[in-house]
Amino acid sequence: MSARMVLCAVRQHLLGGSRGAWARFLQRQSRGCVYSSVHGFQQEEIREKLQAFPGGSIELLTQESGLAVLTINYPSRMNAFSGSMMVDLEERVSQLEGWTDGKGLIVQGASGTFCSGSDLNAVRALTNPQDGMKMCMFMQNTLTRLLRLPMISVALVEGRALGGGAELTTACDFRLMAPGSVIQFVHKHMGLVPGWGGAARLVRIVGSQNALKLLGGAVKVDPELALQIGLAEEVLQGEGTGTPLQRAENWLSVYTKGPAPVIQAVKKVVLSGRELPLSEALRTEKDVFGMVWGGPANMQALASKSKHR
Ligand SMILES: CCC(=O)SCCNC(=O)CCNC(=O)[C@H](O)C(C)(C)COP(=O)(O)OP(=O)(O)OC[C@H]1O[C@@H](n2cnc3c(N)ncnc32)[C@H](O)[C@@H]1OP(=O)(O)O
Repeated sequence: MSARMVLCAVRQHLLGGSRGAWARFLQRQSRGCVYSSVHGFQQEEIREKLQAFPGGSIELLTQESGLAVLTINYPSRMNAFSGSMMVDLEERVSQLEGWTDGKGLIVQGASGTFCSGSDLNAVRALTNPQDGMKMCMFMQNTLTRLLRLPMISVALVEGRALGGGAELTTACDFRLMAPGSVIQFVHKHMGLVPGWGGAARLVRIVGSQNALKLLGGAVKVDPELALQIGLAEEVLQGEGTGTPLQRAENWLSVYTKGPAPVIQAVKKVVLSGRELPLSEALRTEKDVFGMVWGGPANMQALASKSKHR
């Protein structure tokens, strides 16, 4: 949990009422970071190490519509993750955690390809087990926080999503694939397994049988197979109907139409249902319900006597 989120939660707690419920929810969410000093994880130490491998950037564009676009940007290395990009990503996720107007997020790669995993030049310099573990914990924390953002997220896959790039797609709520694109967990070919949380999330998305096939066979998942096994939600067809990003924005806008507090509440109840034991998920649902009940959108809907024919 970023310092900004802690401050926000504390402030809202002090304001009391249903906002106290929000603070409690945030506190529960703050377990969002999988690793802390209790697990021997020192964020500053690994940040410093990662910064020694610069190159590329992670760009964040937030729009008034409540939609943001996060771009993995290192085209000369097929958008591989340098060390400094891992640090950048953590900072962008912190920014998004504090974005009160956020409703939707699209994660894309620059220049028509998604991401070719970790930068092999950095990986070669960090092959000792201690550094590998630290990088793994850092990326698991960041991608877990990305998935838990209070907004609906989509990975827009063009070109290739390989290794860590494939893992990144699983840290979004949905995956949309452009024709000809591929998601491939190439880890086996590298003598590895996913370490950024990609295996655990993949099992939840496609089931353990399919996950075993994709990881065990390092299968090239094209859009057709991705649709068939539920890895992708849709193939972005339709030349002449805008860029893939515009098509992804159109797709997402169906689910982000409406006031930010309501969309964020939708994400929170689904997230808690997905991640928490049932009784805890039910209590969280009650807390989130308490935040929208009698709120501006609820009062407006009641006043307009809306019908849902
Ligand atoms: C978490 C675990 C992990 O993520 S392990 C990393 C898994 N990823 C990989 O092994 C990807 C290795 N790269 C490839 O297979 C190919 O470069 C792919 C992505 C298929 C692109 O092939 P192709 O279109 O022929 O282009 P190319 O090979 O000439 O690549 C262009 C330049 O980009 C670079 N590049 C690519 N991927 C990475 C990477 N992961 N780390 C560092 N550099 C990468 C290539 O080396 C190449 O650079 P250069 O032009 O030779 O200087």
